[in-house]
Amino acid sequence: MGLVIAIDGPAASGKGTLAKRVAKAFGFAHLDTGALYRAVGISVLRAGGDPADAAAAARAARDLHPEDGILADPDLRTDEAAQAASKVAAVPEVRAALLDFQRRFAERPPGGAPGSVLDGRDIGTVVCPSADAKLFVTASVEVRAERRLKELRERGIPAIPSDVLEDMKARDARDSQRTVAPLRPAADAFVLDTSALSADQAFDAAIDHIGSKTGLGPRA
Ligand SMILES: Nc1ncnc2c1ncn2[C@@H]1O[C@H](COP(=O)(O)OP(=O)(O)O)[C@@H](O)[C@H]1O
Ligand SMILES: Nc1ccn([C@@H]2O[C@H](COP(=O)(O)OP(=O)(O)O)[C@@H](O)[C@H]2O)c(=O)n1
Repeated sequence: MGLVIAIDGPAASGKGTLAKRVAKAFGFAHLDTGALYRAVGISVLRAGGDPADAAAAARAARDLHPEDGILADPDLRTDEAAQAASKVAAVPEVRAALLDFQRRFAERPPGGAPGSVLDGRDIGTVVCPSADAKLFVTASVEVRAERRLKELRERGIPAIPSDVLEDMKARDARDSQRTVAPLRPAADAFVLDTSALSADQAFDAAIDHIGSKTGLGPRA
């Protein structure tokens, strides 16, 4: 088992950006676990189903083959996919079906990488509770909605500011209040509030923390 770095946090807090940079700095493999839930949500929608239908969601999760390229599907990035993801993510059978793939990724990172960085909601609490370093990245909901709006516009996806903010609040509530693997920092996580930090500042703080936990330094 290589080194494991867990990065959790609410929507658009910057955990994906951070996870990618941290993985690059250490030569580790990166898994965006949110993409797994988005892929399940999209599969249900494409089959004409309702993401809140537990049986349909569980079936889609069992049939998911993440190696087949679905994680790179641009449709995964839409707000519709995000909402569907947070509905299927509340179904215990869906979480159970996705657990093996995530743990295998951490245990044997692809490409023979010496470690992995997983980002999501429950990496430090459920998927990899013995991760070598845990970060919980957060920011105020207004800052996060602003970031997501900018990102959607840059991708050419039309978005209404008040809708993005409301959708984010709804997803925060669903993710924090579900009974299975709710969004919360692990007891031993380093909480990094990026509301007033640039991506570079957040990266520097993360590297300091990871270094203090693991002795790792970024590759030159
Ligand atoms: N510290 C930061 N300051 C400003 N913008 C950021 C910061 N971190 C990330 N972003 C931007 O915010 C958006 C959401 O970041 P992302 O990493 O996708 O968040 P998450 O994975 O938590 O949903 C992206 O467009 C990203 O470039
Ligand atoms: N480890 C994870 C990752 C995502 N999710 C769910 O999947 C949804 C989409 O996650 P994401 O990380 O792609 O979303 P963003 O933070 O990028 O907006 C979240 O709202 C959660 O409901 C989860 O439950 N557990």
